[in-house]
Amino acid sequence: MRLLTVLTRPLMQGSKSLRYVRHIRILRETHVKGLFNSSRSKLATILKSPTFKKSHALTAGSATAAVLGYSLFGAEEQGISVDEVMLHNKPLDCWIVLNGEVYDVTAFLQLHPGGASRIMEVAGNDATEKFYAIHSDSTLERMKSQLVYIGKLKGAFTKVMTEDELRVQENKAKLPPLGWVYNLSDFEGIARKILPRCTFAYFATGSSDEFTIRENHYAYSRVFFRPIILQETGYDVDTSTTFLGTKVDLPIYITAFAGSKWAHPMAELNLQSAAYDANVMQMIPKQNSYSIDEFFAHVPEDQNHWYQYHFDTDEDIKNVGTLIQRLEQEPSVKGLFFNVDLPTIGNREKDTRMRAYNSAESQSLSSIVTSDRNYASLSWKDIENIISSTKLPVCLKGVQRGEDVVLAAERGVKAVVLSNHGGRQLDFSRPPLEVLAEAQQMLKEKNLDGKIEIYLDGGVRRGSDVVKALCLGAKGVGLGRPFLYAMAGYGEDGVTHLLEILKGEVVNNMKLLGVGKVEDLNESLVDATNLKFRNPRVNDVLYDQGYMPLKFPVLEE
Ligand code: HEM
Ligand SMILES: Cc1cc2nc3c(=O)[nH]c(=O)nc-3n(C[C@H](O)[C@H](O)[C@H](O)COP(=O)(O)O)c2cc1C
Repeated sequence: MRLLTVLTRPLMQGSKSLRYVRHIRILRETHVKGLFNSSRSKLATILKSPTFKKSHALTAGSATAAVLGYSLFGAEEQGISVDEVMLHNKPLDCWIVLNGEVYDVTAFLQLHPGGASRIMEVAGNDATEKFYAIHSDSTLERMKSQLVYIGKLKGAFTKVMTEDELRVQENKAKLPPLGWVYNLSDFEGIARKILPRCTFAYFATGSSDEFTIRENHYAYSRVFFRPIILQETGYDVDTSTTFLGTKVDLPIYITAFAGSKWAHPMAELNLQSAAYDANVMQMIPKQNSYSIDEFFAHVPEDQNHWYQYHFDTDEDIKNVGTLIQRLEQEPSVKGLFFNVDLPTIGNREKDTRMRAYNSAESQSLSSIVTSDRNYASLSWKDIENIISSTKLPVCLKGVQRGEDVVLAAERGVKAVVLSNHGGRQLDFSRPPLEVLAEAQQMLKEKNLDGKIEIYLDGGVRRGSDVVKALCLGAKGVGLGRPFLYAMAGYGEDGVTHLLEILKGEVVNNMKLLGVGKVEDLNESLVDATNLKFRNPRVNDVLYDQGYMPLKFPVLEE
């Protein structure tokens, strides 16, 4: 990745040119091939070793004692055997191998931002493949001080292909051509077949009984259009608009999500490149597969980005100035979006259960699997401090009631995203489309409409959903999972195809509605009388087929 960064940086200085975009693609392809080749020779992981016996496991062992023990036996020189590593597979005694080096991560387990259970999946094992499948190349170097180095691995773990990996390999060989993908749900259907089960469950999961994730989508089916006739709008529908003063060619944006690298090795760079070509806003996630420096080395000056950030700890709140100063140096960054929906993590049962099935040890670790991870305690005062510290527009992601939109507008917040994190946080949070109607009403009552821009995300799968949200007063609409699914199958081409489908649908809907410009979309064009009537549930054929139902535990064999 570093090589790629150095090679492409000079190309990024100039303005948009097809020549350099193509050049970057070639470099990226070369890089991906190299990545796969080196992975094949380097990575060796055994998930279910026949030699593994639970009785071998040490019950406890402090990292210091372990280091001492190994230096006494001279293991540093000779290396640590695979059998030895496999003994340290418990929460209180956990070793993993990364790039042929053995680390004691017992103390780090509870500090891991991705939760202890993720590391327990590879406890006593070679974690290299799983580690680089999600983390940036620089993560290990940055975090090394928090791990205890034990020594070099002697020998290698044997790679055994699981039944799921075989399924994925077979299905990938049968990937349909992009031309067969007509809508966003098609991408989801394909992704389900070609992603490892755990990855798909991580993307698809909502929280608890998943009422919110389903309602996010169904809310759109409770709003119907009221087309206007004989408008002489012509056929040149203009889908461009402005987001916080920045011109974009579509009223949608790619929202922020973790896990892109699980979908595709080029991860967020697929999104960045396709978004640039289509002049669509991309919200860069804090949980980026690339460090800030790595990512922005690929970004042309005339691209448009928002940056999403959540505070893991109170310390992060104190240090936010450093982050802001860094982001202010990037001409593409046009807004900062801070999460206000993460006091703790939602109960993402579908994801947790799927991972538990894939990790023999985690089945007995309920307290660790059901993570009780708390984030920083953020307040309105912190938001006000941030606003006064930067010229960039400060915005909130994860607002869920009209009253809070009013408070945000009164405090100088420039935009809010009405969002329940795609149904991954509090189950029974209301669909953002409902909150939008409420917020608009409350802002009007306080004469604050126009003081703040309202965006929303969650469940948007059709151009008609976008148009409905805009009619009800949203400035723009974010999509998450569809981008993950599109890049899982087809990388950057999938993302581009997705944007083309959405644009086509928005244009088609606007023409049929009798509207030629985004700013002419308004409340009179929809019938939202039933928006709040959540029952009876509609029958949405494509969505219902894509939805991954919740399951009971399977019986032990
Ligand atoms: C010693 C090894 C590890 C270290 C030092 C580490 C470090 C980190 C750090 C710093 C983050 C925050 C995001 C970032 O800056 O990249 C993170 C997030 C994450 N890690 Fe790890 N990690 C390790 C092992 C693993 C393994 C083996 C897995 C999976 C099998 C994993 C899965 C994740 C996930 C899923 C997240 C995202 C969490 C979220 O979405 O909130 N990590 N890790
Ligand atoms: C796999 C996944 C990871 C996500 N990670 C983040 C994140 O790190 N930060 C964040 O603010 N939102 C995150 N989100 C929420 C999205 O930003 C967005 O609110 C949600 O995906 C919208 O719903 P949709 O997927 O139905 O479009 C994540 C969503 C998914 C599906």
